[in-house]
Amino acid sequence: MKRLFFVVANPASGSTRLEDILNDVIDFLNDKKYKYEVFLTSKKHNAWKTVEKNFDPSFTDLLIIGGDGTINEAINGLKYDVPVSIIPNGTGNDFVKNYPVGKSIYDYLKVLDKGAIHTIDLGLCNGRKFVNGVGIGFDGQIVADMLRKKSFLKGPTKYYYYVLRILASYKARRYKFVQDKSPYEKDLILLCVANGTTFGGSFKLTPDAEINDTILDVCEIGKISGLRRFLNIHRLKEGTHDRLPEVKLSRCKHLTVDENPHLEAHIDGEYFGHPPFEFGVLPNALRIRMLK
Ligand SMILES: Nc1ncnc2c1ncn2[C@@H]1O[C@H](COP(=O)(O)OP(=O)(O)OP(=O)(O)O)[C@@H](O)[C@H]1O
Repeated sequence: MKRLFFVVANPASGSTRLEDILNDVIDFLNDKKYKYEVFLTSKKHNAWKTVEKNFDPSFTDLLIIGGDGTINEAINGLKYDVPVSIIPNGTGNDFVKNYPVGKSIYDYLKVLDKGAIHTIDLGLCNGRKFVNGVGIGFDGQIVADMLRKKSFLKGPTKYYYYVLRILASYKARRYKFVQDKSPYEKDLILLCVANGTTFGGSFKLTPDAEINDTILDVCEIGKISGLRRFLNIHRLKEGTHDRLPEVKLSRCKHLTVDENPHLEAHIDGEYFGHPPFEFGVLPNALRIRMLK
């Protein structure tokens, strides 16, 4: 079958110029005599509608160029079972840390051309699919602050600035949640429900997560003093934070969080408001092309 690529690309994400990537992609697709249509997202949250409206059964492949937010929107708009290739061009690029995608444009082109197709799970939160995860509390607050406060900083520097701003001062809040029928009421700094391992570019909140294990991984961080947060932040990078008594890692198929307007949340790095949330898992819900 002749391949026809639907290319959705976010000109506002990441640090590499989209134009450079697109030139390489288009040259490659032309060389291979593959057909394609390129859709640039024109404003915030536009990838969802772009894919939903324009993707029809004649397309054989979806190629996403952008960060986790673009991937999230595109797969939520996708109504057809086609293999998805991703060229990471975001700030954190957390989702692609879960599978072999390579490091250079040559690898990414190899992936979209002949990459092995693997089936992965998706998470579901209040009806919206996610590839990587939902963070409630501390990391949701960072995304909310980045959205609301003006800053001249960009990329990872901006993210780390907002982490450091509230690292010591962010107060634990009351969470009421039910995890696979067990009810809990706890004071937490954050609750993260994940399909993937890594958040904020390098924090391995759920280090044992696998994107094809049909289960969600959960990280809870409880009350912890400001000083201990600074002393132990390296553990989040190593994924060894479960050695701390304030941290609990677990797994579940279903989780609900009660309403709480004081908790902010993100979904795949995009602002997602406040609980109530209901989480589930969609096993084997998406086909992704990988390096091997
Ligand atoms: N043309 C556009 N102008 C402004 N914002 C856009 C445009 N197209 C998409 N967006 C928005 O850009 C935001 C960031 O996208 P994305 O998550 O892909 O990149 P990132 O934040 O740099 O990467 P990551 O999430 O991996 O750190 C999303 O909220 C998306 O809706």
